Amino acid sequence: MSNNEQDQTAADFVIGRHPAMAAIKSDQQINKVFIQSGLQADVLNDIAKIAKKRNLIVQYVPKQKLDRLTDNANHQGVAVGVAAFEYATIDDLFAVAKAKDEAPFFLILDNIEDPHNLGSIMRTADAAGVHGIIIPKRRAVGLTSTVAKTSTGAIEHVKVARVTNLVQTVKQLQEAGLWIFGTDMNGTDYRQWDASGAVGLIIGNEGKGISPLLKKNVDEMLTIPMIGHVQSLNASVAASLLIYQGYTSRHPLGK
Ligand SMILES: C[S@@+](CC[C@H](N)C(=O)[O-])C[C@H]1O[C@@H](n2cnc3c(N)ncnc32)[C@H](O)[C@@H]1O
Repeated sequence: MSNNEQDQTAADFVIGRHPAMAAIKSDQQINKVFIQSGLQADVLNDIAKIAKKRNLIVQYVPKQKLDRLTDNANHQGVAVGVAAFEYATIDDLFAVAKAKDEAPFFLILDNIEDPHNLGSIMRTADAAGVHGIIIPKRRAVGLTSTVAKTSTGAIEHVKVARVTNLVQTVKQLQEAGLWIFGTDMNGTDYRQWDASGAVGLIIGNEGKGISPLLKKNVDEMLTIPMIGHVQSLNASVAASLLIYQGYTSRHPLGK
């Protein structure tokens, strides 16, 4: 089970056929629809059809997995993963920067899977005045209750937009005037980073880092120097250092 499924508690699921049908027909923000594989029922087929029409992700899973996800509730073969918090749009993120009369400072998270990392990154992002976070719809943790808890309230203040394709989004941001910075072990020393203009900062997946295709589309790579024995920093630790370099260049000492 991936971390984002593990992280969704029973409270994050709408369970049972009628409630599930109502949820997918509503405006509620939905992460994923889980349907028990091999279970024949017209209503389950209808739920899958409607969900697909709405471009929701439908996943067929064994009964044991549904039992586990729902804490053995009477799920009747279906559980709808709902967002614990509402997602924003990219335009919403731009609006936050505009309202503060500041050049946009966005974070782009390339498949962060650990809810504690996402919550902790949100906490730092709020503290340092980041205008919003962009995450992908698939293969990444969403706004779940564990993320909310780890963010210590930052989730109420930092807007998160979920997009289908990060590469496309990065291209759109570049067209809108943002300079996009990736992060790995082979870039410019992050202490030279001037983030005072419109910028997007990409943090990579805990295991794989930033995907090769996304790296190809960045304007510049940044590196936090390391002189010890480990290969890399934890994603949220790296994000904190980088975000605060962004803060420092935007709010020089004494200003
Ligand atoms: C645990 S690291 C991933 C390591 C991965 N094996 C790699 O080769 O990139 C997760 C993310 O944290 C950030 N990161 C960690 N250490 C970093 C460093 N020293 N300099 C810049 N970014 C770093 C990068 O965004 C990276 O994608």
